[in-house]
Amino acid sequence: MSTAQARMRPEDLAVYLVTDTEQCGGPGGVVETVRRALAGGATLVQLRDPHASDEEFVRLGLELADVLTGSGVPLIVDDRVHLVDEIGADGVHVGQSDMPPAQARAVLGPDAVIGWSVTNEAELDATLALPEGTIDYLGLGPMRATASKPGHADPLGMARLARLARRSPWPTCAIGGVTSRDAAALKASGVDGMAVISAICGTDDPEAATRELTEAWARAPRIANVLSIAGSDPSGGAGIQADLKAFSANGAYGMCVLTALTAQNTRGVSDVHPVPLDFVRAQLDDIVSDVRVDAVKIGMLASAALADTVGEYLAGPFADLPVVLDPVMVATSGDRLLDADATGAVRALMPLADVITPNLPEAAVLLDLPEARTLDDLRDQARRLVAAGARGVYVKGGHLDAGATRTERVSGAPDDTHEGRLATDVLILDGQEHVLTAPFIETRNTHGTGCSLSSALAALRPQRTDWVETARDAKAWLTGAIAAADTLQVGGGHGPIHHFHALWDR
Ligand SMILES: Nc1ncnc2c1ncn2[C@@H]1O[C@H](COP(=O)(O)OP(=O)(O)OP(=O)(O)O)[C@@H](O)[C@H]1O
Ligand SMILES: Cc1ncc(CO)c(N)n1
Ligand SMILES: [Mg+2]
Repeated sequence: MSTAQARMRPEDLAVYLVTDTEQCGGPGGVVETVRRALAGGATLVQLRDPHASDEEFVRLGLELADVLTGSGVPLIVDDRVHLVDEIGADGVHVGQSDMPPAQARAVLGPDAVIGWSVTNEAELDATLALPEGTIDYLGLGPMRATASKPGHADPLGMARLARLARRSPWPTCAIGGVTSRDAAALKASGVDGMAVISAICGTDDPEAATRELTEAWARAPRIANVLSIAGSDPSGGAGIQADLKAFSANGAYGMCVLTALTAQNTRGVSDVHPVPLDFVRAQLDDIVSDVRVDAVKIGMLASAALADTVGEYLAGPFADLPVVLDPVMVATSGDRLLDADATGAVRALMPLADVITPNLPEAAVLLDLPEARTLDDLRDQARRLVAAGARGVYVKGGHLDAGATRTERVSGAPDDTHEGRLATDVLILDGQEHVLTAPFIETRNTHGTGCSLSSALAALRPQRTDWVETARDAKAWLTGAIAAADTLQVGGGHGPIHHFHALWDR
């Protein structure tokens, strides 16, 4: 169907109010809520009341149709295909256990809007096999577990939601526990809008709540602009080259400000040429004066003076952005990338970042302690870094050989379990510890794993609802990139990982 004759425009799904009679305090409350949501900019309204009789449903539907007349906002009814015409609604939303969409189309004819709920890949596959023109939009969910659908466990999360949206030829909206704080992640995931119940019906001021949703949606970028402030690796596996690849592989637009040139390859670093401070400033100022930045990753800082300079920007123009600080000190090859007297300056940046991502040697240097040898050491050092002022800490256990050989649930493993050595990282956020594991991959090609992980974190954060989900998805991606590293043939030392493992079809 061409867009010209589309029955549902993607922009109409932006802020989709689904009513809940109980939460609105009765039918009168529903009508008033819809009136005020309309004033707040709601773009679509669905009457949902699974408990009402048909008579009550029609009465309420007619009132809502009256409220919406002339507003340009369509009215959809939940489930009750047989009442669409009587109410004068624009269409119906059916779920997997309601009337099948093809039957609804046969009943309603070619002009009605039909929305259809899809909760997983298999349901989307089945939907794609429907005759063309059967349905008009998809409701994808649940994004998270909610009270209105208690039986509906297994929330989708952003990564699976994004995959469904990408595969859908129809406009899509996300549903299930959606709030205005999710707007940015949802818009970046590729859905066309947010369907909400509690976020409007469960509030004292539905107009303000709706306005908050519409403004958050309008403000949110479709594609995040992510900035790396880091050094160059001419062999392409680490530094800004890795960062730009990791940004691109994880769906963000990448930018970079160079702090240092290195002469290095997969065998080692032969020279470092720091960029003059004024020129680092010039690069940063040109970004800040022109481009909206949605997240920042910091890598090699080379010197104390450079760290101080970057700190000014973190405290200034980047103060409200997600910031990942990779406290780069030593390359995989063992060569120094940070002056010996600059540790204090990097420490001083810790409170300005949301998450710092030291490897074991870096955590030890930051804490002035011996290097962690066990998982318990690692957890202890992560806690100490928080005590030392870091807001969030992600300690990478890639260098940890704790002989952790056991069966465990693992993010990124095909069957979600794994027997054998694990690559274990520890994340501490808001006082909560999360242990992230993935299968340990036997390969020499791990040059730039740390750069790539911190960049994936920065790229994914604007596309996810919190840091924990971000970290899980970044680690899963990184594990795939390490697993595919041996398909590249770059250099005779520690070769790079395969950033585009999921995109290049071989
Ligand atoms: N062989 C491996 N198999 C699976 N995961 C690994 C492997 N090596 C490292 N990792 C993971 O990669 C991430 C980066 O860890 P690592 O400790 O290697 O960082 P790094 O030393 O900063 O890397 P670099 O400085 O080379 O960029 C962590 O999530 C770690 O668990
Ligand atoms: C430029 C640069 N930054 C970071 C690393 C860390 O591996 C590296 N090897 N080179
Ligand atoms: Mg590193």
